[in-house]
Amino acid sequence: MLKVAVPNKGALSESAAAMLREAGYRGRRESKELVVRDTDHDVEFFFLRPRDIAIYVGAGTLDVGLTGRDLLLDSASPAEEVLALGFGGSTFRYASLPGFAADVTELAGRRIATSFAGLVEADLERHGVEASVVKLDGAVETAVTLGVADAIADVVETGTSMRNAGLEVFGEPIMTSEAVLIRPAEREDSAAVDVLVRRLEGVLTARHYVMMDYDIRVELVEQACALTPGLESPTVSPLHDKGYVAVRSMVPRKRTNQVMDDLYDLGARAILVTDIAACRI
Ligand SMILES: Nc1ncnc2c1ncn2[C@@H]1O[C@H](COP(=O)(O)OP(=O)(O)OP(=O)(O)O)[C@@H](O)[C@H]1O
Ligand SMILES: O=P(O)(O)OC[C@H]1O[C@H](OP(=O)(O)OP(=O)(O)O)[C@H](O)[C@@H]1O
Ligand SMILES: [Mg+2]
Repeated sequence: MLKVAVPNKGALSESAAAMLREAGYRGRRESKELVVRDTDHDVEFFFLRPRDIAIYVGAGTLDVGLTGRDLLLDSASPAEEVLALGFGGSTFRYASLPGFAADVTELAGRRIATSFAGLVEADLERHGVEASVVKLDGAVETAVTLGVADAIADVVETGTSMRNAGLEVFGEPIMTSEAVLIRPAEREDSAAVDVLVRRLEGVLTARHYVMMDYDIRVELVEQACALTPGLESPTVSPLHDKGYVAVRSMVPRKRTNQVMDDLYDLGARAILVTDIAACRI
């Protein structure tokens, strides 16, 4: 049975559960369930703290896990990224009171509070900066106001937590993170892992693309196909009226309205857009 680690709470847990549900797997019936067996698919889901997931997967006791890229790197566990999952996007950044510093080199001899000590220590070493790292569990933004640190390094999504604490980010982002599927380093994937990866890729594709159909005059079909090239090539079907063809193509969801406007200007009509419920590419 394939053993999969899933965040039990925190910023990634709801989106991770939603993605697995969309991929056809059984979810938790209530939030206190720690293990869910999906016997139909021969998969067992272990609901764990997001920070611990890379440890279990790196140790090889679980086959794969969903966690944050930042947590994976912070743990230094022997696990590696298989697939980026397109949610839980954030950057990891230094911040302090306005005007305190312009970049990491100015942190020499200072105290930096964080709950990602591994990431921060590696970044300081990369820049040849000697500073002390104050390890905290969370709500790190308050550390400067309370005087336990001169600066912090933390997850930034909207920037609201930083702003509320009166802090400003400085320097280049230490890293860019999102939720990722991980597996033990240097382990050959099994057929069961391949199926899970294909299912998750199917969810990503279904989320990122829409299906677009339209009718266009035969002499304009090449120009229309250039606007809607699809993943491989659009489907072009004859219509009863020989002067027209019907075209069907996948279009990036974000570009839907722009592509419809461009097609309309070109002369396409009966332009229809539908959601893709599921797919295997
Ligand atoms: N506001 C956010 N937006 C996007 N991703 C976030 C956000 N906060 C945290 N994350 C990501 O979620 C992952 C785990 O963080 P999370 O805050 O859920 O764990 P935690 O701090 O251990 O748990 P908790 O905050 O519930 O105590 C990390 O990969 C982090 O980048
Ligand atoms: O830029 P923002 O949109 O404000 O999001 C970033 C904040 O979200 C997370 O906090 P969380 O709620 O997980 O609390 P924690 O710091 O105690 O983990 C993270 O640690 C930041 O504090
Ligand atoms: Mg948190």
